[in-house]
Amino acid sequence: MGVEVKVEGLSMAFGRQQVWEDVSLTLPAGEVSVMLGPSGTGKTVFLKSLVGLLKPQRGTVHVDGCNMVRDRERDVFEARKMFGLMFQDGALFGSMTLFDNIAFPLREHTRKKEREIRDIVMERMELVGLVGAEDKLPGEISGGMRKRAGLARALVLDPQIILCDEPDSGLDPVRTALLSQLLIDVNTQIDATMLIVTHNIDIASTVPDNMGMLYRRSLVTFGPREALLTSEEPVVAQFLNGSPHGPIGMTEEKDSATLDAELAMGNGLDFQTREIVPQLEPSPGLPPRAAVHRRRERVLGMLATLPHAAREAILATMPGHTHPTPPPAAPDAETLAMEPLRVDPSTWSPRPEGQA
Ligand SMILES: Nc1ncnc2c1ncn2[C@@H]1O[C@H](COP(=O)(O)OP(=O)(O)OP(=O)(O)O)[C@@H](O)[C@H]1O
Repeated sequence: MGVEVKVEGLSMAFGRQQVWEDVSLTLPAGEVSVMLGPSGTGKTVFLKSLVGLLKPQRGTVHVDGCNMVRDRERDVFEARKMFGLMFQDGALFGSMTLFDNIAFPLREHTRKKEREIRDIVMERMELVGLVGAEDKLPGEISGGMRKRAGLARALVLDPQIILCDEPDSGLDPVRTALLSQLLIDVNTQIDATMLIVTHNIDIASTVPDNMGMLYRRSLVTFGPREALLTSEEPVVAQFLNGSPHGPIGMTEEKDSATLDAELAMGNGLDFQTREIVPQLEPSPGLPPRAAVHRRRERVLGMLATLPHAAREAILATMPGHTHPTPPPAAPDAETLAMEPLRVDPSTWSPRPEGQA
């Protein structure tokens, strides 16, 4: 199973440019999370900080006992072997065949024999649907195939954590949908902790267990997917609706005068509530995702802390749940304990509040 990534109080600046400040979140072990955010808000910088390639000035990133920000480089190098990285452009070597590209981390970081390397590479190529393309050069294949090759390469060292930076960039909608399914299938098969940076609303609404958003130098929110998908936070709602009206502008954030003028002209924040589409299931023939059961228990434990709409959306996905008459507000922990969750108690046993 994947390992948890715990980020606390992380702040990063380049000279006088503050990228983000005081970011705290936990990527739950084995679950899939997505980080959203307008361009330039520091999502790639965040991924690089998790893996210790960039060193934020303040805060910690704990992965299996290692602080990726402050520990000795030798220890960080070792801990980095738990990660598989999939970059925006696939980051393949143009002069190497796909086979050699995917084999590269094994030849670089292990002493495995070529026969063993061949077995691993072919297994990963099969997982991402690239069998038959071993001898192709990256320049001879489509963008979607390059992405899948990048993912196969990220998987060869059996990572416990997979970080994907805009895996959908440059893909058409059909290939984006296929990639979404592939990400869920990979999670099903290796149960790794995954963080996907994307602008793609379809991926955001169908793939992750959890979602967060970076904006204006901070983490606006991070939590169960239902919390973001039902959020009334203007910046989140604007982003999810892909609307030009709202706080996000072409220069990342509009000044407040522009926003006030827009509101005065009637371009209000009248976002439609997005219908929550079900999360993708593993492809036929695969077992259920182990993360789903763990996540449900975890989310039930934090239910009292979530807004009403998010609670309702979460409960609606649970077996045994009968649709309740809406309570006036999110109940406190005591109320929750008395009249718990309207789920079949033989199926779920909620944890005490705050327990992850
Ligand atoms: N090595 C670096 N040195 C100086 N500034 C940097 C460095 N890397 C990133 N930046 C700056 O940090 C900010 C955030 O960049 P980043 O690439 O993380 O944004 P992003 O949210 O991933 O954007 P996009 O969605 O467009 O890919 C940008 O202003 C960028 O210029």
